[in-house]
Amino acid sequence: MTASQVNFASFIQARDRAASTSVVVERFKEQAIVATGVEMVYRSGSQVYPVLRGVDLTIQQGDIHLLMGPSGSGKTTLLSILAGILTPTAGSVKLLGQEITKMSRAQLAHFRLQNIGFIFQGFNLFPALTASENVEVALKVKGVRGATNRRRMAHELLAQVKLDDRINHLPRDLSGGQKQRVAIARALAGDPQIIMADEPTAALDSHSGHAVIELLRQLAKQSNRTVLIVTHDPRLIDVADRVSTLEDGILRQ
Ligand SMILES: Nc1ncnc2c1ncn2[C@@H]1O[C@H](COP(=O)(O)OP(=O)(O)OP(=O)(O)O)[C@@H](O)[C@H]1O
Repeated sequence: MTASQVNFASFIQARDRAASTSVVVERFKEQAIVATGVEMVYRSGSQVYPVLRGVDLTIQQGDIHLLMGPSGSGKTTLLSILAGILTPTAGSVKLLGQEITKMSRAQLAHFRLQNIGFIFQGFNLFPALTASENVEVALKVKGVRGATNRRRMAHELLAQVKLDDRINHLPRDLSGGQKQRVAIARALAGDPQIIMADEPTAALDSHSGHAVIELLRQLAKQSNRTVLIVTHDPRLIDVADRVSTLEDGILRQ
C-alpha cells in the first residue's frame, strides 16, 4: 500500500469506529427504561397473587410517560420494580442501558442514588426541616460535599421550582403545591436522568396540580430527562408523550 492508501484506510477505520460508537450512544440515549417480560407474584401463606403478567415497556429518553390503570392494577408495583425497589418474580429491567435486575443490592442502591429522583403523592418531606434543609439532606445523601456548597445548590434547585422566596419555610407553612415543588427540587438533587413520580398531583387542588404538571413537563423537555408518572389524573395526559395502561396485569402502550 502507498502512504496515501494507508492514510485513507486508517481514515475509513476511524470513521467506522466513530460511527459504531455513535450508534451505541444513540441507542443508549434513546431507551431510558426497558422492561422485558416482567412478572410479579405476591405470596401470602399458601395464597398466590399474580399482579404483573409479562410486562414489556420501553420508554425513550426525554419522554414523559404516564402509567395509568384502575386501582389495584399493579401500577405502584411496576413503578417499584422499574426503580429497583422491588425485585420482580421474572423478567428484566434496564435503566440507561444497565440491567438493574442483575445488580447487587449495593450496586443498585448506588445506581438509584446517581440516576433516579423520586416524587411521592404525600411529599415525604422532613417536617422539622426547612425547604432548603430538605433539599440539602438529599444532596448530602447523594455525596455532595461541603455544607455551604449544598446550601447554595439547594437554593438554586428551589429557584428552579420557583420557591426562592420560601427557602427557610417549614413544610407546615407551605401549601400543598409548594410542598410538592420542594419534593421536586429534592428529586432533582444530584441531577438524575430519570424522575419517577407516584401520583404527584393526587393531593393537590386544580391550580397547584397544573403548576406541578407544567413543572414536570419543563423538567423533562429542558434537560432531556425521562419522567415516568403513575397517575389517575387525566389532566396529565395533555403533557405526556406516551400513556400506558395496566389492566389485569397486562400493559397496553
Ligand atoms: N406486599 C404485598 N403483598 C401482597 N399483595 C400486595 C402487596 N403489595 C400490593 N399488593 C396487591 O397487589 C395489587 C396491586 O397493588 P398496587 O399498589 O401495585 O396497585 P396500584 O395500581 O398502584 O393501585 P392504586 O391505584 O390503588 O394505588 C393489589 O391488589 C394489592 O393489594
